[in-house]
Formats: sequence, C-alpha cells, structure tokens
Amino acid sequence: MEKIAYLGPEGTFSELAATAFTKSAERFPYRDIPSCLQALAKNEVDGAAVPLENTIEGSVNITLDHLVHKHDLPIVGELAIPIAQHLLVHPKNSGLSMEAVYSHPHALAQCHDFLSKHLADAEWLHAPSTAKAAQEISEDPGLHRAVIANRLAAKKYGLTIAAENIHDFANNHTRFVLLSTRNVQDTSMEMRPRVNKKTTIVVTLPSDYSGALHQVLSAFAWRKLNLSKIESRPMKTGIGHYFFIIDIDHEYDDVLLPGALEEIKAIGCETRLLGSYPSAIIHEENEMESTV
Ligand SMILES: O=C(O)C(=O)C[C@]1(C(=O)O)C=C[C@@H](O)C=C1
Repeated sequence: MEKIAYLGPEGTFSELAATAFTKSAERFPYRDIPSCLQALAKNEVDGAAVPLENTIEGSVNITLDHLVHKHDLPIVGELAIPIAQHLLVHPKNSGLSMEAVYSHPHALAQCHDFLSKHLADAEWLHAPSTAKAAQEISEDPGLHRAVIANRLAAKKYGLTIAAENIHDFANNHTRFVLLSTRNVQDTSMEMRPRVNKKTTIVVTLPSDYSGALHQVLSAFAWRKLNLSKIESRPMKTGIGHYFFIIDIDHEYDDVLLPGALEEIKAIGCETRLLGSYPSAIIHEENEMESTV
C-alpha cells in the first residue's frame, strides 16, 4: 500500500490508526470521513483508515452509513487502538477557567463526566476532529478554548496538557477499519500477536416475514459461528425500514459462511459482504508508535 487516507489534520487518532496499519504508506489527511472514502473510491489513495466503533460512544454512524449506502469498498483489516483523551490549552492560557471546550463530538462524549464536573459552565463545541480543534486553538489563544485531543496533537500544535486521561472509562478503545480495493499484503496486521479473523456482512430482512431475524441468527447458531456484533441501522427509505450489520468471528471459508448466507438468502433476505479480514487489538498507549 502506497497512499493511505485518514481524517486529518495531522495528530488525529485516525492518523495513529493509519500508522499502526501500515508504516510504509504515505499518509494523506482529509477534512472528513466521507472525503476519505471518496478519495479511495476515486483511486487518489489505495487505502483508507476510518473509525467504526468506540467502547464508550458506540458506532461511528457516518462510517457505517457511507460504507453501506454510498460505496463498495472492502474492509481488509481491523485494529482497535487505545484512546487516551487529554485536556489541552494554549500555553498562554491556564487550566480550567476556559470559555469553551472544543473537540470532535465523540471525544466530548467520551469525557462527559469530566466536563460536567470541571467545565460545566463552559460551552462544549464540536470540531471536525480532535487535531483540527488543537490546530485552531494553537493559532488563536484569544479564543480561550480548551481542547480535548491526544498527546500527539499536544506535541504537534505546541499545546499544554492541563489534565490527563479525562475519558470516563479506563478501557477506552476505538475500532478502526482499513479499506482498500487492492489485495493488501503489506500492512503490519499479520505481524501483530493474537490476530483473529472476522467477516462483516449486511443483511436486509424481507418485509412482513415473522421471525426472519430469528432465522438469520439460527443460520449462524447451529453452525457454531460466533457473532461479535449485530446492529440495526435505518435504510433511509422510511420509518421501520432497517438493515443489520453483523460481525462474525470467522473468516469467509468455502463451506460454513457460504452455507449460512445461502440459507439466509433462501428466506428472502438480501446479503452483502463488507469484508473478511484480520482483526487485532492494541491494548496500551505505549504500544502505539508515535508519528511525530
Ligand atoms: O478526531 C479524531 O482524532 C478522530 O480520529 C475521530 C475519532 C472518532 O470518529 O471517533 C476517532 C477516535 C476517537 O474515538 C475520537 C474521535
């Protein structure tokens, strides 16, 4: 892989994930997640690292929805990385007497307890990414805004860490997926310890068919295929119209998964394979290589 897209600017968690996926690829920052996917679809890059789910905040809906509704970009790898959120301020400002706190909505949500306790009177403002907030505040100390971002962003944009590890739950991780239209072999995934194989599918149930979801689940159950996630998302075609995203702890083999999908199709479901890929978790922040 030569070029990888991520949610920019430099210093986001997405950049950390992109680096963890592949050190050799040149990293290209984009303004938002849809632009990363668009860049891959237009072959401006040959990979994209995008967030899918956080342990505290749940799914990153914009990624899921764009993967399902707008593109056909296969998932080729998955990494869960530790997310340590810190409160950053411009060195000319001090600590917690700020007019506003500025960050990505997911980062603000991950620190809700801390903000309620220490910055309840400040405005909580949404930024396109954690590092974008850090970059803007580094350029304008007069805004009197604190930022929630990672250590890399603090270093990159010359901000001071006013409070460390302010996320509400200790085990804060975000799952990132690597998307690519190429047959990727040069990511660092295979070198990681404890790599599992996973498959992600999208299932649309037939309308007015009692017990359809039950039958879908039993197609996996009697084959002893473990599901690690099932989530419904709106099809955007009307109230009550949903599809399901299902993660299966098994690689797409020649027998079990094709058999389960055939069984599901036979009851009138539509299915789509989003990818079958290696999956790993990085437990500690110090296992992440810095990109500074
Ligand atoms: O803003 C960033 O640094 C991102 O990479 C985005 C993002 C997200 O979309 O959830 C990624 C990981 C963290 O959960 C917080 C923010």
